[in-house]
Amino acid sequence: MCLPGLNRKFLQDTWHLTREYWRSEEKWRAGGLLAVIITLNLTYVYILVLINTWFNRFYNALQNFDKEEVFSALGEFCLLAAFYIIVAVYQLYLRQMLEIKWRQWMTGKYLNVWLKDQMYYRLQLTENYTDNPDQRISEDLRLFTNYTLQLSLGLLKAVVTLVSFIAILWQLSGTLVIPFGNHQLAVSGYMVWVAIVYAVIGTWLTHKIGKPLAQLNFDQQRYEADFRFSLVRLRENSESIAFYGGEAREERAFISRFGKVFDNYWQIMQRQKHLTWFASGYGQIAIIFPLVVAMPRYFTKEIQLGGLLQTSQAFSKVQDSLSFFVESYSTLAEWKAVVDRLTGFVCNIQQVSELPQSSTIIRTEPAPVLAVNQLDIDLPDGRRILSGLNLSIQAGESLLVAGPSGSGKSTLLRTLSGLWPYAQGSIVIPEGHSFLFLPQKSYLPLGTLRDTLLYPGPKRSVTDEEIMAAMLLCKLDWLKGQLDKIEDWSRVLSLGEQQRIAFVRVLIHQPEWLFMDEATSALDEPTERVLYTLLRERLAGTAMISVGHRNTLNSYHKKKLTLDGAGRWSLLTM
Ligand SMILES: Nc1ncnc2c1ncn2[C@@H]1O[C@H](COP(=O)(O)OP(=O)(O)OP(=O)(O)O)[C@@H](O)[C@H]1O
Repeated sequence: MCLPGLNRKFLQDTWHLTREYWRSEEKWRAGGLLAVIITLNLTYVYILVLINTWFNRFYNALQNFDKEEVFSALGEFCLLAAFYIIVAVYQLYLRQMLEIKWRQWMTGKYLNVWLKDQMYYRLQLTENYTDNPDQRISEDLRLFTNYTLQLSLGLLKAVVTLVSFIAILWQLSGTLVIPFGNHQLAVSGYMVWVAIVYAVIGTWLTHKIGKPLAQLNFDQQRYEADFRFSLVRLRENSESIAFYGGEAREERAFISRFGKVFDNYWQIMQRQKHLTWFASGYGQIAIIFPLVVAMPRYFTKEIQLGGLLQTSQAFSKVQDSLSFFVESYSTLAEWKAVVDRLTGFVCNIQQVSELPQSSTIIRTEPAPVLAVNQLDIDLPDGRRILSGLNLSIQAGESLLVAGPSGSGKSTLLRTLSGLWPYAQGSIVIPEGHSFLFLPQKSYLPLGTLRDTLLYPGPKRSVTDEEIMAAMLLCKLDWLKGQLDKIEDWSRVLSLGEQQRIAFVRVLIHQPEWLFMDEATSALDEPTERVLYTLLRERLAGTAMISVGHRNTLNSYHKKKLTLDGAGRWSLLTM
């Protein structure tokens, strides 16, 4: 029987994902906790062994009508049961504690790597980028820590139980003598062999019948996630869909996706039915089978009633622990999938961090000038969109970047900000100066309006009066009573209002260098004029680099850089 994915590569990948935590600053605490959990696991098995021995004592006493012994055995059972309960509770409780601490550590580390050096942005620039990094961090890390502990501790418990109860069963079995023609065949520990054969046949049949379930359950999760995701997309794009009247098309898509959920579940049901037929039959036989097998020794009075019941219990424990692998079959398959996904994510991050960093061509100098020399910008597929750009902008100057759609205007801003890795040349920026980049669609985080206006957080303390004054200047004063209101502001505010929020941020942050990527595209021309005039009046020393299509922007800038998208460019002083 080949268990899912238990090959060398999988074990190596699992070890790579695991070792960091166990070598981290938390290693002593985690190691101590793990040692306690393992001790509790072993104690648990030991209590099972004691309970098994107790069966012998108790039923023998019953058979011999030994009242005193029966009551003494009952007292012993109460004690064993009390220990059993305590160990059962704490072994789970402490395992969950270790699991959440491990997950907390891994989540912190993955979040850090994902956010560092704009990895979350750069990840999507590679060709085979990891899908849903958010799911890797939220879901897969949870499953990874859970499965790793559950399966490794489960394996330990199964092995220790197996060894302990095989020893007990071996002792209880004695030697069975089978007449064989004129000879006699003496089989030592025959119950052990019977238990192994019984468990192997059972697990093999379970495996045969249940094998497709692992894949079916895996697919079910994927189909459920696809269905849920399509519903979320409708919620997120409700307005566009309503304008297009796309309900019928959306409904067809939902029904088709749910069809996959239904069909797959139907197959799971059929398979589960076969498995339940077998498992219930097998379970019922397991109650009586060990008794039947041990009965010859009972009738020859080699063992008493207690020995018979102890044998039956030991038999079922041996069989349970042998079934561990098959019962964990689908969990192992899911564990493998989780390890594969996380390893893919880690490799992807590694790949991206090896990409040339645009920030390596950026250096700082004390002069208040932004100087671009021989800058080439490419697309990820190697196509060149800008060739040999030379440019110099003094503090307080203004530059408009124009050109047809797709000619690389935004990509130039990305390169200047250090986000775009496919560039060569040199960019010198003034040392110690503050920079602010405004994208076309402002990001509005979830939270209060005040948090949104101050995003990503002010470098100095800002009073409400200051915020309200900036709101008034940007024609957002009607919102001033809602500074403490928590909302999904990107859903509530119009695109133009969201762009004006970005200008409030500019007035509050007062950057020395301001880069705007079509930051007024959703505004009417008079409002655009108000905002640019405001910038010129209030931030006279700020250099402004704007990207835009509108001719109205010409009058607010001194220089104009035009890109043609084929690599050529021209610079005009207006
Ligand atoms: N992440 C990316 N991966 C691959 N190609 C990209 C990526 N981002 C941008 N591009 C490509 O780079 C080219 C330039 O895009 P860019 O956004 O800079 O154009 P633009 O001049 O700002 O366009 P617009 O005026 O329409 O906003 C386009 O052909 C675009 O498809």
